[in-house]
Amino acid sequence: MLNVAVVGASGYTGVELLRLLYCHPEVAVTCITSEQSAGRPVAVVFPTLRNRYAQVLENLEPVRVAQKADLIFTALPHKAAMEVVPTFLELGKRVVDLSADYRFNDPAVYEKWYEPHMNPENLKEAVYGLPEIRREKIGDARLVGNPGCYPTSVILGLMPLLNKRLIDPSTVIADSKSGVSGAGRGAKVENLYCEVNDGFKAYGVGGVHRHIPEIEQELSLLAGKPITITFTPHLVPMDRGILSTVYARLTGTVSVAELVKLYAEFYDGEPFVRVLPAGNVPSTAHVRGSNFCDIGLAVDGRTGRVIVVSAIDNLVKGAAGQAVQNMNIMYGFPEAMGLEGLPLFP
Ligand SMILES: NC(=O)C1=CN([C@@H]2O[C@H](COP(=O)(O)OP(=O)(O)OC[C@H]3O[C@@H](n4cnc5c(N)ncnc54)[C@H](OP(=O)(O)O)[C@@H]3O)[C@@H](O)[C@H]2O)C=CC1
Ligand SMILES: CC(=O)N[C@@H](CCC(=O)OP(=O)(O)O)C(=O)O
Repeated sequence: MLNVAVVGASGYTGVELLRLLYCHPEVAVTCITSEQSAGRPVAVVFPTLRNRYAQVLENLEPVRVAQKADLIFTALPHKAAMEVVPTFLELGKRVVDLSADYRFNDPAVYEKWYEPHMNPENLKEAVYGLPEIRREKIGDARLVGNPGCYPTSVILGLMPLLNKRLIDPSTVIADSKSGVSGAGRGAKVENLYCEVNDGFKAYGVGGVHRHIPEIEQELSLLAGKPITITFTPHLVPMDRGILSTVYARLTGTVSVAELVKLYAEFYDGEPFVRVLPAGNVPSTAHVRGSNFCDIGLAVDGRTGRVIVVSAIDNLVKGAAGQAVQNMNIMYGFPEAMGLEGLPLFP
């Protein structure tokens, strides 16, 4: 059995980790932390976990956490993660960090979009945890920077097109919509029911969202040259799910049927990417609660643009599910172990 800790378990991605890990046959969750709910039973904080987790949430004391677990999932806000991850690594533990703290190759990029990086030494060795790109490196990693939710949906949607040089990368526009759990469980006025329930708005407009450099980093590596994209996120009145609609100019003529074939071949053998037949478009409802990324394709012959639509559950493939997938790769477990659950029926 692998002993794991979930640090930040009282947040949305943390409790999603608890939900998934309960069904994982090779894992025992031996330490569960929270800041404000420390001392309270897990089942009281999360009644869905009643009779499944007997533990009490603990304070985050890094040395004690490391004594109890071999692998630590840090589901903390950015900055809070890099305050504790160095201790875990020093004590010989492996880490999957769900925050943005270990996703960037260049600390200067992190500094520009977030703040000065406090732990550039470990950032150097961190592996960007998108299994469809970096499976082999993840297997040997001590520290995995689990991707952001929007980046997961956009990168998976574009990878085959970039790989086959079928688009002009300077023309990429990604228009993404997220459910409210993407903003975390902390109380914020803008996320109250009355503020979000009956509306649908863009935010972070004008090239300022922090996921832009993350998407650009990975797309540039795939394309072999620097890429800048236009990205606009939207907040949708639903609790979970991300739908990204991505546009780019095609470099030649290609039919939808050819694109579907190309994508199906590219993702052949991937346990969690489902390429939809021509004429089908994905829905967040069809991936809800699952680790799937569904991808649908269309071509606008009038403008010469391809339209890729991808759907994920932000808390699963966009966070906790991908983190479990990374753990499976790191420890040589079957990659889909604990993640076989089908989407919830709408
Ligand atoms: N929500 C999503 O869809 C996604 C989130 N992420 C990233 O994953 C991380 C977690 O996100 P999410 O679960 O949504 O966040 P939440 O705000 O829902 O949860 C954060 C957790 O961290 C704990 N925490 C906060 N500050 C501290 C601190 N200083 N010391 C110790 N514990 C602390 C909180 O404890 P308490 O409850 O006591 O405050 C809580 O358990 C973030 O970095 C986020 O950006 C990544 C992909 C998708
Ligand atoms: C709806 C919503 O607010 N979404 C969040 C996504 C943040 C997130 O989870 O991303 P990191 O892991 O990179 O912090 C946002 O736009 O900031």
